[in-house]
Amino acid sequence: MTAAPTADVLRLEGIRRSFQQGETRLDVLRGADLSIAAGEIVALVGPSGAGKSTLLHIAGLLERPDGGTITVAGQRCDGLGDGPRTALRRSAIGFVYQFHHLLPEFSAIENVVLPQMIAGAARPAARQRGRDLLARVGLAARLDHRPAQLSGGEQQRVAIARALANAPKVLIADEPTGNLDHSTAEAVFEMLVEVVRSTRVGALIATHNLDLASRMDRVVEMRDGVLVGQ
Ligand SMILES: Nc1ncnc2c1ncn2[C@@H]1O[C@H](COP(=O)(O)OP(=O)(O)OP(=O)(O)O)[C@@H](O)[C@H]1O
Repeated sequence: MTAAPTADVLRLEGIRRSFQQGETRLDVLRGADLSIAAGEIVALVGPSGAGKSTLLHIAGLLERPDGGTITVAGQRCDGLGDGPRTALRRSAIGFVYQFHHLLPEFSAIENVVLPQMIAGAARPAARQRGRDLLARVGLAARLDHRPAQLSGGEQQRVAIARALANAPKVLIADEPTGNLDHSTAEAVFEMLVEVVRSTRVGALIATHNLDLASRMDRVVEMRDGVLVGQ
């Protein structure tokens, strides 16, 4: 697995985030810095409650930090209003979660077509891209199956294809194989690496699986609110 990183697709600098819990203030992120290049896969590890999901939400433009700067695909995000932020999130960032969150009434391909149509794509082009992406994740023969007709690993493959539907620059994943048995997790992980490499997306993947983490390009650990080991 050799990456040939070029420009950074994601840059976080001095990210701070606190939560008020009753009388106490919890300083979860205390100045977290991270850069990810195109085609690079970075593992985010750390104990439960360390702030990994909080960081992913901020990096994915789902939440705003209390301080610090975020640059996605070369665009500074901290000064953006809600509308442009949402537009940038939809076009530049893909998400994969531990549970697939596919729409149960829609087929595999429709789950991949829908985000493209929301982003303004024409239906034939979206269908073609959906077919290509599902073939890439090994599901060319499962296009018209609904999520309930697919195995857990196949559902997660559709979720990965959906995350890449709008050709994002950044892929954010929170325990993407956490709900799968060992051999299925291995297969899905290998496929994820493959599509990250071939699409040149930069990936930030939170995981408790240290074996998988060690096979990514870099491991960063959330410790006392900052990222270490870059
Ligand atoms: N909206 C919120 N309001 C109050 N506290 C919060 C909120 N979101 C997160 N926290 C707290 O911030 C800390 C970090 O939570 P976070 O979910 O980011 O950790 P994590 O590293 O992802 O944990 P896990 O590995 O268990 O998923 C926790 O103590 C959590 O209770």
